[in-house]
Amino acid sequence: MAKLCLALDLPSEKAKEVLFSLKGYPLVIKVGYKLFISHHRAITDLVKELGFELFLDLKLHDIPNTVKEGVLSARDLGADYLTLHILSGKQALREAVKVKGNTKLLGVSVLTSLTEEDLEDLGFCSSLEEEVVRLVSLGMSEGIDGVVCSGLEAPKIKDLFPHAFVVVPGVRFRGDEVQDQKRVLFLEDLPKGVVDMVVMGRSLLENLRRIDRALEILHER
Ligand SMILES: O=c1ccn([C@@H]2O[C@H](COP(=O)(O)O)[C@@H](O)[C@H]2O)c(=O)[nH]1
Repeated sequence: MAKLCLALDLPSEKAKEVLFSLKGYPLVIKVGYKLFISHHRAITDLVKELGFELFLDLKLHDIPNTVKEGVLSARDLGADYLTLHILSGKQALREAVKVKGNTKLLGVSVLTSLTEEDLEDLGFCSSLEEEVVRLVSLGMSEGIDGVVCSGLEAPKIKDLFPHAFVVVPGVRFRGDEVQDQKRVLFLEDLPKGVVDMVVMGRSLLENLRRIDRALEILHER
């Protein structure tokens, strides 16, 4: 069964309230810019103390030494998962892998908010799927643990890289607003045996009772 990750993109007081209310749920909690930049250890320690797995979504994108130092700091915080951009390049990925310890490194391929047209604007020449495959191939050959891609590319990625831990954000319940996400997977259409972790933020945060429904759907697969 795929894990369910809650993207805790909330102000700190609300985030703490949500964490306490979800104690005991089998969830991975994703801490991103909104909370981490202002509250760092206060929030990551609480996630761990309450027994959740900690996903630090900092999408490191920098020179090799800076990425390495970032990975070391995330490891000190007890991060179970950490994101970094595969576009940081081979050497940065290599340095990150050397020091990752028990932290799973997840390489971001192409953000789920981007389209083919966006990639063209950025000067990429291949198709979006080709770009995702190329980046994932590079990341996996450098020894990262898994990748972040959309649900549209996930079946291909799992097929080509069966050992990759495949993480899919941009997930909604059928009928929900997709907001700024462009390559969206509806949870009800989740393919079997392809995705290792589903990331959902706003669709769950608008009503926490929807977490039960998400877990039920994941159980059925
Ligand atoms: O390609 C990516 C990488 C990361 N994210 C993050 O996932 C959540 C999605 O939130 P929703 O509210 O469910 O849209 C958010 O924290 C992003 O930073 C992503 O969406 N796409």
